[in-house]
Amino acid sequence: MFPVHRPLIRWNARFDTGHAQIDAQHRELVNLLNRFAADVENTGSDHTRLFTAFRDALARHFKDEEEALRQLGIAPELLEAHAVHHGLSLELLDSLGQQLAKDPKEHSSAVLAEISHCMLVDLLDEDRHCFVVRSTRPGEVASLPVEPVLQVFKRLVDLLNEHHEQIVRARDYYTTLLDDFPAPVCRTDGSGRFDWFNRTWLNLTGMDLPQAESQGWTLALHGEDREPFFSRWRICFDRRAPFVMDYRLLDARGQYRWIHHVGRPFFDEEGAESGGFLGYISVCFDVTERRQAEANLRVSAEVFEHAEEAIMITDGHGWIEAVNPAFVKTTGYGADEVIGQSANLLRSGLHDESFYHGLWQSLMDNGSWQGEVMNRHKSGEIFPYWLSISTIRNTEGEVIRMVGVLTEMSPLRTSHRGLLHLAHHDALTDLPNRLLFDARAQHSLERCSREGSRLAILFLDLDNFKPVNDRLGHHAGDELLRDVAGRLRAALREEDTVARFGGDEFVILVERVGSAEDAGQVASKLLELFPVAMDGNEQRVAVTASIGISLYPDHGQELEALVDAADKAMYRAKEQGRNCFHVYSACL
Ligand SMILES: Nc1nc2c(ncn2[C@@H]2O[C@H](COP(=O)(O)OP(=O)(O)OP(=O)(O)O)[C@@H](O)[C@H]2O)c(=O)[nH]1
Repeated sequence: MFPVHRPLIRWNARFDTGHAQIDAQHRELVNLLNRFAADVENTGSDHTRLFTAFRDALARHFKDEEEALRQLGIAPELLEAHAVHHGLSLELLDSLGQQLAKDPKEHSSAVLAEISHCMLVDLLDEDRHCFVVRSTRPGEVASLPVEPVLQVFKRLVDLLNEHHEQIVRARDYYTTLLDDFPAPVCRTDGSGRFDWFNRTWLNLTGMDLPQAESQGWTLALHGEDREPFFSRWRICFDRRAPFVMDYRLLDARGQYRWIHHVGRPFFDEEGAESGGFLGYISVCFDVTERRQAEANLRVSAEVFEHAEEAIMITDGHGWIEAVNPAFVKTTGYGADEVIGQSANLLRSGLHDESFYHGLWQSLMDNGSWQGEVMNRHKSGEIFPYWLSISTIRNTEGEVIRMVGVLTEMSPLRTSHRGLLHLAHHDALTDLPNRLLFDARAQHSLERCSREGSRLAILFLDLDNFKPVNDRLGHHAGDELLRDVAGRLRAALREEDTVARFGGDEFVILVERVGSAEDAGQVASKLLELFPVAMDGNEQRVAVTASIGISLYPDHGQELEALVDAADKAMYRAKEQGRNCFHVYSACL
């Protein structure tokens, strides 16, 4: 490569024709050529502009030169030949100019070579011949500037060699790149004949190039996939359309692999519009594992959907991500109610923290846990289940999923379930009894403590219930208690718990209470359910209720303290004349 500051053609006195105008124009043309050469050399961005300047100056020069020659009295046929030569030179330059405009970098060296040749041979030499040789005396020979011309040609040859080397290097680079490309790649020619396969493709199939070439490789196609492959290939090939095909291909070990084959047509520089179709280049992806995984997934999805066992999938922290229809049936919760919730939602409150700690420890140590567990149905009822939990870990060993399978207990267990229900419910009203109330309330208190929210406990005692028994009989009293239970249950939200503690005492757990006023509003609503009247033995007795309210965390942290506070407040309501509510305060 020659240095940038050195002009491609240095003006030489021997270039002089002795014609002032012609020499001035030659100098300008040499100067423009040198600037163009420097821009090419420096991979500048001014190729097109400098080339156009050269071409325009040359056209002007040709015109002036023809006029000068005419004045010199040159023979008309020689003048004509000169003009034709000029025209051809300009035509050549215009076609070079078009190539340059398309891709200046690609064509600049070739253009430079052409116009250098034109400059040195057609202009400097030819013109000198016209103006100098014609004016020399017989026997005097004008000498050509051989040395500078040779130097320029040497530089041009170096330049061309260097470009050739770059092209060879680029070809080797892309061939290696495609050969070692991690996916199988193949190519067809314009007739659709497969004429090249990269090394990865050959390694996959165990074929060599001659075996694979043409349609030889299709012998490795699975019998069932051959016809669909060819018909699709024909359709796409006829339309010169891109194709995507999936088929099984016999690999080097004699096993079929699922191939996802993606191909694109490619065209010459003129492009698709001018019909310059050259063939297809295509890449194959081995998707065997993915297809197997998808098939396994479909089986798993079927099992998940149709299993009789309730299945729950959580993330690594126990947040529910998916449940199956059996889960919905077993627990009473709809999928949309539990997805995104903690699996703790199912806790009955009957197991202490050490039970869950042991479960968690086993999951972390052994990857699984199984055992009997008491879970709470959406209705609030508690049922025994056999629970199996397995963990799924990622490649780093982190638990990313947990799969819990809940199996309802055997018939023996089912009768146990009945007993369990009895143990947790009041036989007269079927409301939760104190045991179940305590379990739920404990659960709610833990949640409130976590969330920093509030709950209220309403202690409701009927006023003047004793006369009902006394006047109408115990049976009527029972009936009234059941009636009150039903009314209370219907008036409250499903998430609230109404329990009967015994006698005419009902205790209500009101979840998510914002303030004492909110709790007061609930109490007022309940008081509106009264008086509940009973008729019997030609007598009519009506009862009202008194309600005491305590709030977590305002009036206590522990359940016992809160129930006690609500009880005290209820007595204050009785003292205040009954049929009203009172909110606990420390002075009680
Ligand atoms: N029918 C019926 N009565 C019950 C039951 N359990 C308790 N009792 C009666 O309920 C009454 C409750 O007594 P109190 O609360 O002191 O009577 P009260 O008339 O409501 O008095 P105040 O609460 O002061 O208004 C007693 O007479 C109990 O015998 C039951 O299961 N069925």
